Amino acid sequence: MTENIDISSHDKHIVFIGFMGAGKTTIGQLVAKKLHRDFIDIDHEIERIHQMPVSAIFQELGEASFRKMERELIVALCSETRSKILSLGGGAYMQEEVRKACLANCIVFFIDVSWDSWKERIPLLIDTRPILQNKTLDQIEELFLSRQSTYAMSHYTISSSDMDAETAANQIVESLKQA
Ligand SMILES: Nc1ncnc2c1ncn2[C@@H]1O[C@H](COP(=O)(O)OP(=O)(O)O)[C@@H](O)[C@H]1O
Ligand SMILES: O=C(O)C1=C[C@@H](OP(=O)(O)O)[C@@H](O)[C@H](O)C1
Ligand SMILES: [Mg+2]
Repeated sequence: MTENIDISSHDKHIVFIGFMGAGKTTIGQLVAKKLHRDFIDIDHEIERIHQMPVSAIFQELGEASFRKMERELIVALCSETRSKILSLGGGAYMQEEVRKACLANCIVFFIDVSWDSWKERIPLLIDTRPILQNKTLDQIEELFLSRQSTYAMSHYTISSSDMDAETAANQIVESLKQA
C-alpha cells in the first residue's frame, strides 16, 4: 500500500478507482461491510435508476450520455454528508469534474492491477464491459496505460495483482484505522 498524499479527515466518503476488472466493485462491497457503511457502485446505481444495463446504455444512448449520468451522480453523491463507500466505473475518473469532486470530498483509493494480471481476468469481463468490445489486445493495453497517470491522482494506491479481494479489503481497512 502506498500513501500518495496527506489525508486529513476520517469522515469522508471512500472512493475506489482504477481500470475495469481491477476489483473496485468487489473490494468496495467488502470494505463497506467491514466498516458498516453504505455502499454504492456507480454502475449498478445508474442501471437501477435508468432500468438498463450499462452495455445497453452505451449501445442505445451512447457513451457520452453514460458519461454525463456517471458524472452527475458522482458529483451529487460527493456532496452528501453521510459518508459512504463508492466504487466508480473505470472511466469515470477520466472526467475532471469527477476527479475534483472526489479529491475534495473523499479518500480516493486507486486499485491498481498489473497488465499481466489484468489479462488473466479478460474472460470475466469481456461480455459486460462495452469499452472492451471490438478492440484488439494492443488497443486495450494502450487504453490501460493511458489511464494510469490519471488514476495516480489519488490518496492511496493498492495493488490487487497478487492479492485476493478479501485480503485487499482487510489492508484498506487497516490503513484507514492507522490514518
Ligand atoms: N483481487 C482479485 N483477484 C482476482 N480476481 C478478482 C479480484 N478482484 C476482483 N476479481 C474478479 O474480477 C472480476 C471483476 O471484478 P470487479 O470487482 O467487478 O472489478 P471492477 O469493478 O474494478 O471492474 C470479478 O469476476 C471479480 O471476481
Ligand atoms: O472503464 C470504463 O470506461 C468503464 C468501466 C466499467 O466499470 P468497471 O470499471 O467497474 O468495470 C463501466 O463503468 C463501463 O463499462 C465503462
Ligand atoms: Mg465495477
